[in-house]
Amino acid sequence: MKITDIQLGHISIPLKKPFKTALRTVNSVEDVVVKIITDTGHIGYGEAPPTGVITGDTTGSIIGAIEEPIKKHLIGLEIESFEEIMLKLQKSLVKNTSAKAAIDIALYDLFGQLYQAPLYKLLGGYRKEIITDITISVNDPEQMAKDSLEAMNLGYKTLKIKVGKDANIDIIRMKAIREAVGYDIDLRIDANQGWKPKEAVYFLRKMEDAGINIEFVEQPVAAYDFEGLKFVTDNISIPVLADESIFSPMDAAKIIQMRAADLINIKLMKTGGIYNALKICALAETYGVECMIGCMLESKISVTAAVHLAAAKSIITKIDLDGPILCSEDPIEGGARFDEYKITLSDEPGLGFKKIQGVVFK
Ligand SMILES: C[C@H](N)C(=O)N[C@@H](CCC(=O)O)C(=O)O
Ligand SMILES: [Mg+2]
Repeated sequence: MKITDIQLGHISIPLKKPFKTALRTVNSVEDVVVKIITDTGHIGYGEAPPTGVITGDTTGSIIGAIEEPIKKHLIGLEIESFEEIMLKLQKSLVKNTSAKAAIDIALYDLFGQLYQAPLYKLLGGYRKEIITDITISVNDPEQMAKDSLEAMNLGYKTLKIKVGKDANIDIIRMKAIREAVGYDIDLRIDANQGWKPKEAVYFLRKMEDAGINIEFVEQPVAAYDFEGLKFVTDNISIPVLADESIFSPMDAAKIIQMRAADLINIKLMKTGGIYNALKICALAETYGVECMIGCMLESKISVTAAVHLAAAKSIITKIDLDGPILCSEDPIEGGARFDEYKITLSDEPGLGFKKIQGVVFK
């Protein structure tokens, strides 16, 4: 199975509601889609979102990275020589993790098809069904309480609450949400780097004292501020999860060795795909640090790859793969099946895609 061509397309899907975090507001998924074609007629699909505020990647940079260095390094290679392909992909240029992830995902799709097995089984086959949280965008407290109740009524047991815009109001937001949903729902919060270390400790302690009961806090401080992250971890009893601070396996090793966070958020768009995500899983497992798997604003193509990884690995104990659920439509036939919070994999080979509607590949 030899790679003969790599083509690109664009997927555009309006969201059900605007997605709002401390970093940005978005109304639709606007992602680059990758199609890798082989001489056997097999096709692998991947996807990359331009999440510039987190990864630094834009639509233009993703397309440029793939059309120039990546394509040149991969055409003509055999999927059988998987390790060689992965090394060439990762070494074709530095950074550009979203472009690498889209290609890595399409290659793993082909890898599964080559051996006629669903990817999650080839990677470990731990389970075939997982349960995701759903994100509540940062808004005024009344709106967030209403959105949380709506999610609870759809059956979600875990809500990921976006905060980090103004710590004084964040407390009011969290009180309003806890009051609305009661204590049978787990609340995890994501500040998306919005607080300063001392501010984070002050307000998180206030939330603890108010009995809001928070499962964990995600990325309270700036991505680069490992010391600040450690300061928060050392000074509150709520577990701290590192998201934007960890892109590479090296970042993960550093955060773990510093004890700067209690938990790690793996996202394929930060690691550059499954190949490096597996290294983070191995590191985390070695040190007994549980992982969450997350996503950006992604459709079902790349999120299906994340579902396969999560289904394969027991160290991934927390799931934030709500990208496709936030979308108002699903133009992808096949892949993971989303029934609100329940995500199930089929036993189709690779990632199991059948058809991607409305995307023109060139
Ligand atoms: C969509 C997911 N639940 C999420 O919140 N992901 C990110 C932000 C993604 C984005 O801005 O596209 C996160 O910070 O965890
Ligand atoms: Mg996050």
